[in-house]
Amino acid sequence: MLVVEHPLARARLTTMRDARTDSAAFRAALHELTVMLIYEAMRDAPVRIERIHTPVARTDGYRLANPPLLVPVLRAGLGMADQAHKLIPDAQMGFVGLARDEETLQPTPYMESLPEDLSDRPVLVLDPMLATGGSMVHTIRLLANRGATDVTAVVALAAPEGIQLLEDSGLPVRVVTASVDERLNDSGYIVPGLGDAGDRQYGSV
Ligand SMILES: O=P(O)(O)OC[C@H]1O[C@H](OP(=O)(O)OP(=O)(O)O)[C@H](O)[C@@H]1O
Ligand SMILES: O=c1cc[nH]c(=O)[nH]1
Ligand SMILES: [Mg+2]
Repeated sequence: MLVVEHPLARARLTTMRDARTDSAAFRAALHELTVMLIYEAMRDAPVRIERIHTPVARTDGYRLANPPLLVPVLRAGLGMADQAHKLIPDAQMGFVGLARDEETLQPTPYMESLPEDLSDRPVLVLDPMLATGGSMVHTIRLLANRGATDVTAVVALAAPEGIQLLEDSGLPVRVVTASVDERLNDSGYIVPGLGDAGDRQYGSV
């Protein structure tokens, strides 16, 4: 697990946590935080070297050897998708749609659009929130069933309970987050958290 504790990341997360932050400012802070999280998540990605000409000389250039598949988890993960794609323009994108049942806290799937074969492809799952971990485990199972073995969950905030569930699942996943918060409350919300990441971006449904 990687916790990105850069001061600029902390400042964006603080804006997102603040109950006074409106939807537009929340989305803007999530966009900027996503850039930092993806940047760190890709730090050790393999590169291939290609010879290029600058206006002055020949030199080695670097490209991603194997661009990842990006998988935003709808709705809230949509707020991370464009920024991740801007940083990794040659990435392909798949989509998973889940809504957590607020009584049982189980994810209800409503959308799935993923390539058939994910063997030998790194995957970045984008979702601001890792709470009970049920939504992330469901998503990574879908990916693992298609052969994915190199999965990174990129989340703004994680609860210890969700991290534990991911570990216990035995699924191949690394977590990159800006914070591991204290706990979940009785309603399954992260404390101190930031509320409902989908509602804060797009309004309540
Ligand atoms: O770890 P969990 O307990 O599964 O909770 C996390 C999930 O809850 C939120 O989505 P939500 O179900 O609220 O849907 P939304 O994005 O449409 O608001 C969040 O974006 C995660 O997908
Ligand atoms: O705190 C939480 C927990 C789950 N989903 C959210 O959007 N927020
Ligand atoms: Mg929600």
